[in-house]
Amino acid sequence: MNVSETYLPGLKIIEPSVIGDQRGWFMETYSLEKYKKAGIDLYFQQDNQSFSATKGTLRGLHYQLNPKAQTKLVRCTRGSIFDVAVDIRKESPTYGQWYGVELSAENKKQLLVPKGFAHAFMTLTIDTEVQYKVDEIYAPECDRGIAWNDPTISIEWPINTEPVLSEKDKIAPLLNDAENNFVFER
Ligand SMILES: Cc1cn([C@H]2C[C@H](O)[C@@H](COP(=O)(O)OP(=O)(O)O[C@H]3O[C@H](C)C(=O)[C@H](O)[C@H]3O)O2)c(=O)[nH]c1=O
Repeated sequence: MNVSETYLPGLKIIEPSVIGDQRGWFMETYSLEKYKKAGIDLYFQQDNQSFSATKGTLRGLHYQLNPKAQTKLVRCTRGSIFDVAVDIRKESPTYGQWYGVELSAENKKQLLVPKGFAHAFMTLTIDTEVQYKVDEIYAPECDRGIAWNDPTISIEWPINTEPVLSEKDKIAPLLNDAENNFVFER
């Protein structure tokens, strides 16, 4: 397993070890002990999975407010996505900065999105499935969004056509206007 840092503190890329043989391959997609040894000491409480039929579907930017802020361990198990995290920790030197990476069933990469980040992905294929672990359960009352096309964040999405969005994501506020902007209390 390989864990690498990104230019946003705490945001990591995990590449599990893949064991191939004449039948195909096997990999451990998560291990409490091995991830703890790699510095990822978390207790995940919920597994999520979403399916998006159309290429160019965009889910997010989403986050949960404290006390239900979530760390997410994201992977794509069918097709491919452009996965994005935005640092929304007000005191962070990288506040408002974004990072994007392609996660796919083929590259098997995982993105660890810490508390204090907003998260979104755009599908790059049809029939895309995303699976992710969260360390806090879903709390609708703490669920918040930021506009996917916020000009102050200026994410360079890989598909320029209008994305397929949920009604909620169509009306998400800008980072500067987001009610209760996430304040990450240590
Ligand atoms: C997140 C969540 C949602 N739901 C229900 C609420 C709605 O009735 C339905 C769809 O929810 P939503 O439109 O928020 O789903 P996505 O647009 O895929 O949002 C998710 O994808 C982006 C990329 C994220 O980072 C978040 O983890 C998450 O918000 O599932 C649940 O029952 N439990 C949950 O944990």
